[in-house]
Amino acid sequence: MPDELDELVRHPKTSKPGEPMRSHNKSCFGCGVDSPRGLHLTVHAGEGFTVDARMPVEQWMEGGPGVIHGGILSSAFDDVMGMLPRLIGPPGVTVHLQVDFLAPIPVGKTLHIEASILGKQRRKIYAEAVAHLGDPDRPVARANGVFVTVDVREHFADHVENSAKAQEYKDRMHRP
Ligand SMILES: CC(C)(COP(=O)(O)OP(=O)(O)OC[C@H]1O[C@@H](n2cnc3c(N)ncnc32)[C@H](O)[C@@H]1OP(=O)(O)O)[C@@H](O)C(=O)NCCC(=O)NCCS
Ligand SMILES: CCCCCCCCCCCCCCCC(=O)O
Repeated sequence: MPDELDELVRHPKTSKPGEPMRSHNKSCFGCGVDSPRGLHLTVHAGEGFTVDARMPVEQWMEGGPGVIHGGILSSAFDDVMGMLPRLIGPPGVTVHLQVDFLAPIPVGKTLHIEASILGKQRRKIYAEAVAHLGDPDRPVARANGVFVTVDVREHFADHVENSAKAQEYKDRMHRP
């Protein structure tokens, strides 16, 4: 992370501590309520520049026998840290993601993820997260990532047609 960082200011319209964070998109693989095969993460705003999330570790998420697949865990970290930009301004997309796997995560457990903003420089937001199974003193995985804020209309313009919610987005864009 660079030395020279911008001041962090919580956006006045973002979720308040304890309130749910709005999903990236109702069809989002990580947090979308309408995603047919998604992780169904529930994410809440925390104090300061933090969010916390929960995810049931379901049978279909299995990698090694009885434990979560590493790619599913990485996706969960990506999605939860990907909520952080909205605490301070426009949404951001992932440009870098790093995960440390500390202990097996059994199917049937509830995964808890706590994520926080470490710093911001221009459009880059540096984030970290830790996962545990209910005891924050016994982490099972850690991650860090870099997110870059984007103008979503511009960034997704060429792709929104592929969305399951394409019509909804088009209607929203043409609303006065
Ligand atoms: C994010 C994206 C739009 C940025 O492109 P851009 O608008 O042209 O912006 P830049 O390439 O100048 O990057 C912006 C800043 O992020 C930094 N950055 C870009 N990629 C980075 C990476 N992998 N790691 C660290 N920093 C990165 C750049 O160095 C630049 O920093 P600066 O302010 O110090 O100059 C483009 O890289 C992209 O679309 N990536 C794919 C994102 C994605 O699909 N993520 C997965 C789903 S969310
Ligand atoms: C063309 C209009 C688009 C409007 C889109 C609003 C939703 C913005 C969501 C941006 C963040 C996406 C991050 C998803 C998580 C990920 O892939 O890592």
